[in-house]
Amino acid sequence: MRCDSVPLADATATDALYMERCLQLAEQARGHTSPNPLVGCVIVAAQRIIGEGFHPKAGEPHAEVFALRSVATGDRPLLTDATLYVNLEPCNHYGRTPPCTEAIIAAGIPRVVVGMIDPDPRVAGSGIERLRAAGIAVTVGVCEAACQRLNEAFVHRVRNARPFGILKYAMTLDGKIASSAGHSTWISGEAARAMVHQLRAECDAIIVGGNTVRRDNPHLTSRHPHTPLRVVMSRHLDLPLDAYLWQTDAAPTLVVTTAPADHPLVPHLQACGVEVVCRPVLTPTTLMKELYNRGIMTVLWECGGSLAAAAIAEGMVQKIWAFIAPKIIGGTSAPVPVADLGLQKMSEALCLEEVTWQTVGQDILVSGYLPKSAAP
Ligand SMILES: Nc1nc(O)c(N)c(N[C@@H]2O[C@H](COP(=O)(O)O)[C@@H](O)[C@H]2O)n1
Ligand SMILES: [Zn+2]
Repeated sequence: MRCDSVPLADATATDALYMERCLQLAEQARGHTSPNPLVGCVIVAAQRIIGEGFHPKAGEPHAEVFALRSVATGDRPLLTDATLYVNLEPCNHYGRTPPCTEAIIAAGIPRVVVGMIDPDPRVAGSGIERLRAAGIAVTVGVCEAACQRLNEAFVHRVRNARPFGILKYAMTLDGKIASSAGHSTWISGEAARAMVHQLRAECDAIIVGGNTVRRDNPHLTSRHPHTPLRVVMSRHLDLPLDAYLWQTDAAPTLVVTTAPADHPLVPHLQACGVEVVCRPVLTPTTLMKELYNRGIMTVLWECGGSLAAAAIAEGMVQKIWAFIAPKIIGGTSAPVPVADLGLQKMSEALCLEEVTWQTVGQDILVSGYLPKSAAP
């Protein structure tokens, strides 16, 4: 990860390099920390790294504690002349773990370099204040943009009390996600599919609608060790008895519905190990709230066009991953990735921000962020 840091008056020439190492360390836990952030920490003294660590999982010690623990006994006297680098402000509260500020102060570290302020209201600048009150020199904002980007899902979840939503789809060059007959395997090539499996491993949940289960009968698994929760949003519970989702226990599965709890499919799904939740109202917003309450941080929408349009309209999608395959299927009734958004003029189109594109095998991946103003 490269970070182009804005020059700061109190930063040294090497601060950005060590912050980049923090980002690399933090990245190792991607997909495993929810609802906690990705955090890496490096301790430097005598122009060398004497300790480093990252936060592996919620409930485990924070990155700073792992880094402090990793300092060899022979290097411990160097701590009183060391700089501690961390991409997120050290915490200052008793959560699942004690405050890192106390551990840093107790170690006698004289300087701390922080990538970004923690948006968690339990911290929100108080960690930096506590360190400064203890006489520690604190530099804030080294590689800030890269630090914010690394924890975009954590920041979004804390600020908005809902998970970060990514809409992923694969479409043909003429903008179709299936043929008019509903056939959709495979639009993109193997390289793109491998990338999707990686993306799934980095998310906490994948959402599909009942239509996708009926038409595509997906597995929604990942080739990687971490497999996200598979979530089916089905108002009427008109789902097939023999869908792959309930036949394999490769990943936990949750069905959320407005059907009554005594619907005949409920005991069948439960016998297959599927959790069924019946709610009076079911929209992308209520579902995301439900997932937020379960500690979920990043959600992948792998749904059809109608649900995608509803999720976008309700502000439940922040980022788009669109794979475009160099194929043409045609067909006026062939489904499209996003159904009606009620927009009439091209000037009303949602223009993605920070757009990037890359070739993936024979396909092109275009990704970007929906404008924040698009959310209600
Ligand atoms: N600076 C820092 N380093 C880490 O490694 C972290 N995991 C955090 N997390 C902050 O603390 C909150 C979680 O606290 P518990 O793990 O429950 O004790 C999290 O919301 C962040 O604010 N910070
Ligand atoms: Zn902490």
